[in-house]
Amino acid sequence: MASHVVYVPEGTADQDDILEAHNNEVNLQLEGEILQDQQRQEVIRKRTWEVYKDVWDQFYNWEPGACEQTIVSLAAVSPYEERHSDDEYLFDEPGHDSDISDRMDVDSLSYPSEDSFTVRDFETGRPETMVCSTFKIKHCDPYPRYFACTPSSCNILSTHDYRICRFIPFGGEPGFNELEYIGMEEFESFQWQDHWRDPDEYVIAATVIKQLTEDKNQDNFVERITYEDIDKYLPFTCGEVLYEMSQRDSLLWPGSVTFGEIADNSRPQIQSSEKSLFNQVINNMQQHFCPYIDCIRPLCILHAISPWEPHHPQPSITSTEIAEGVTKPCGPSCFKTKKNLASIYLDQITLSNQISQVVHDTVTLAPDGPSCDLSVICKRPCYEIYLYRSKLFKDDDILLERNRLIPKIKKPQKFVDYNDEVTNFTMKDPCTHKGPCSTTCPCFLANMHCSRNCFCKLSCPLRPSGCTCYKSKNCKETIERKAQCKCVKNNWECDPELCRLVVGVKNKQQRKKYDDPQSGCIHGCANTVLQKGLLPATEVKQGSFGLGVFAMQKIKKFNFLGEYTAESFWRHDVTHEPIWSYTGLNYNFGLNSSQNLDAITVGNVTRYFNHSVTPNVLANTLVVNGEHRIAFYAARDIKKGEELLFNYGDQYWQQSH
Ligand SMILES: C[S@@+](CC[C@H](N)C(=O)[O-])C[C@H]1O[C@@H](n2cnc3c(N)ncnc32)[C@H](O)[C@@H]1O
Repeated sequence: MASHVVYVPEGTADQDDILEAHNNEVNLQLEGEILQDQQRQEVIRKRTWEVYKDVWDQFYNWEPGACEQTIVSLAAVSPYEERHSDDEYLFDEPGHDSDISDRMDVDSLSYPSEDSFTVRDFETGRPETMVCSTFKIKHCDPYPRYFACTPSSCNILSTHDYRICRFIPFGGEPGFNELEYIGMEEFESFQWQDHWRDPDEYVIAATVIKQLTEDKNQDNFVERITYEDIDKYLPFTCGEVLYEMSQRDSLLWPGSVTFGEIADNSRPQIQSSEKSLFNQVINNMQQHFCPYIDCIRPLCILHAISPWEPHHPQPSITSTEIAEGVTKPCGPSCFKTKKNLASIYLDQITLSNQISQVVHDTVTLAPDGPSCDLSVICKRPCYEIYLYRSKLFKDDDILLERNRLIPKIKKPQKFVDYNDEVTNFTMKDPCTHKGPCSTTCPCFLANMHCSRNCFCKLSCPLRPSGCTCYKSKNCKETIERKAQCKCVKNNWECDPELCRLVVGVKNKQQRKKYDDPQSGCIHGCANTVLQKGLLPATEVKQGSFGLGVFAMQKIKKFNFLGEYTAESFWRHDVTHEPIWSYTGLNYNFGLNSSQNLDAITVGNVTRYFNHSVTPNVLANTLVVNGEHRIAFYAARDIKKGEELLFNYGDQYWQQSH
């Protein structure tokens, strides 16, 4: 509420009266506002419970009948139904030799051959015969119990509360001390006692959220029921429901909502002048994906930036520069072939409204995109795209913006996101302010570089300057020069935007010659392997110390072998110690000062690399796009069939044994 300043001349006799009257007025206004808020809250409280009760009733009216129907529809039709009624079987006389093979002639009736079986299509009701192939395999030992791990191509943030025991590994197994496990981990409760929720409850809650946030029948002064309102009055939180819905296929019922529908409501709707459907769809979709460029998973919880506004890119190169970059016309309608392009005015080109909207949307979404490529997306001639782009983004404006003075950062900055600073590293969200980045930027205040995920400009003073290894024209030379590369020295993976190496070899034919997918050396850059994720063939089998990883092909020195992906914990003191001492296996890996990786339940083949003091594998923690990731490389040339081994370090053995 705005405060009022009342000017009362000194020495006025009525000074006290005026002040008192003013205070009364302010108090009255305050009381009015409080009352109005209380009334609003009361309306919301009643409304939320009304809808909750209503949806609950509707769901439980529908459920018994629906379940019954499902069960009936799943029942297989017995081939004997025509010959015998249930009663006939039930009332077989005792001692009567009812030949069971009569009723269960499986081979001749339901199974046309040994290697096939019949399934009934749930939707069409038609039976279908599935043929299965039989493979004879050699004897293989199963994984020990509890050691099947969830495969993952990236780190996953552990969201569970470490004070809650989710399950007891090896529970009931002789030799495993459950009490020690529970005692050492200091759990405060068991998940199955405290936090179990019937999955139907989530379906009901999601429907309630949708109905309430879209409620058209609200009292006028209750503008819109928000997630905060719902959290306050109903026995669930919207965040929890949203998360659960994103993790499972929820039940479809007549009142049901899809995850997409409630997720749409959870994000701020972007106020955009771009009202076209194309733009709206892109905006809505964008908000569900992680803004980290190397991640872009839906509702990512590792990076957990929520909510975030989609990035609206600005042009950074002039149309003249775009033209200079195209050496070969893309076809007869390429702008490069049009000599007198300047005299073709856009207005003379006939575009229907719908098409011009598509061209507009595409050009604004990818302002620096080559016209030749955008023309394929828009299905319009290339010169039209080029002309439209030149008209929309004037070269002079782009140059002006480019030369705009960016605030100088005076304080010498010691960034903590380099590898040798890992002990000080704390993960942070990318800055998302409108910019430009200066001493008030959250990245600067956290002593960290801006990354590509921040969406700031390439000229941002907080972005690291990339390497300039582009002069190195071939793969071999590049790998040899790795030690000289500024990014490599600082344990940064090259940023394709900042490091010129990737575009160093311009000629496509030449690039192909230097590509070596196995070394991750595409277009000459050998320092983007984690981002590219190219792996040699390996297999997991019984090794020298339990399961191990073996090369299935020759691997060259320095080739990328994989990323150590696992569950990521914020606490440094994740122990799982009773499990280590029972199984003798420990998958714990310190990533930096604030994060620990533990591949005990989530990981990939790299979790099976065994230890050796004469390793053929090297591990390196790299900064990729503002976050730490662990990469494995071949320490030397590796022969086909060799086991991959790396040195865990002394600390590992002190910690685990
Ligand atoms: C990251 S796991 C490696 C995969 C493990 N062999 C498996 O079967 O899952 C690390 C564990 O493997 C075992 N291990 C690996 N290298 C070893 C070595 N050189 N000597 C003894 N045990 C080793 C230890 O039990 C260690 O805690």
